[in-house]
Amino acid sequence: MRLVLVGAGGHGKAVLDLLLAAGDHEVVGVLDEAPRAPALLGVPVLGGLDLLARLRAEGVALAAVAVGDNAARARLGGLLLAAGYALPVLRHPAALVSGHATLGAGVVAMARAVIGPEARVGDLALVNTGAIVEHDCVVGEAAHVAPGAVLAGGASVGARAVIGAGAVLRPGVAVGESALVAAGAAVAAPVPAGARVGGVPARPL
Ligand SMILES: CC(=O)SCCNC(=O)CCNC(=O)[C@H](O)C(C)(C)COP(=O)(O)OP(=O)(O)OC[C@H]1O[C@@H](n2cnc3c(N)ncnc32)[C@H](O)[C@@H]1OP(=O)(O)O
Repeated sequence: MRLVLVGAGGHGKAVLDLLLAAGDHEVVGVLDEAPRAPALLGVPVLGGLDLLARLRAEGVALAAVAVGDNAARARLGGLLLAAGYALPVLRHPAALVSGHATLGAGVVAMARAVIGPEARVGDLALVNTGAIVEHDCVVGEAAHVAPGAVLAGGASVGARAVIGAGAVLRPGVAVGESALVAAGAAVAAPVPAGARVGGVPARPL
């Protein structure tokens, strides 16, 4: 089915690469309010979000939000749903997703991401390259598990939280909404909503 991609930055490039590798959708173009180039990986950058209504009227029914900032991704996802688009789950062909995991609308699982059985990943969450979301984990809406991060079994990540690259959450530990775990941290204790922690073991930054 035809799909429009929103976001022509670095994350847009990564999501477009996933779409081209998967081959499940025909990408009609990329939208961006401040495009840096006329095309992304050979796909035309058509213009800004004002084109959403026209594309929908032309029968484009699917959209993907490819913006790395969690709050912006959540906002844009709402805007796309309101404009009548559906947000498919996007799985790189080299992602390993359990048939017993639950993925919300617009979830992106990049190459080498692993999502285990009975894990639940909320709408618009991003499980980035090589990240591991083990069995029974919960990843909140529009959260980001960055490249190489590991969520051990039963850990949870609140909505819009960021788990930085290479960080590790111990089994069952909870990270609150909009919290930030720095790259390379080892999280051994719960992280309150909105907190910023880093280091081994992770402490407030
Ligand atoms: C495909 C992709 O690339 S997806 C991108 C994924 N993104 C990430 O994983 C990035 C996660 N971000 C980080 O880890 C960042 O370093 C942050 C958010 C923790 C800090 O960034 P900033 O707010 O810019 O802070 P800044 O770099 O100025 O550092 C502030 C202090 O924190 C320390 N600090 C920075 N990063 C870390 C870290 N990962 N672990 C421990 N301490 C850190 C710095 O050494 C500095 O300490 P000092 O004040 O004693 O000198």
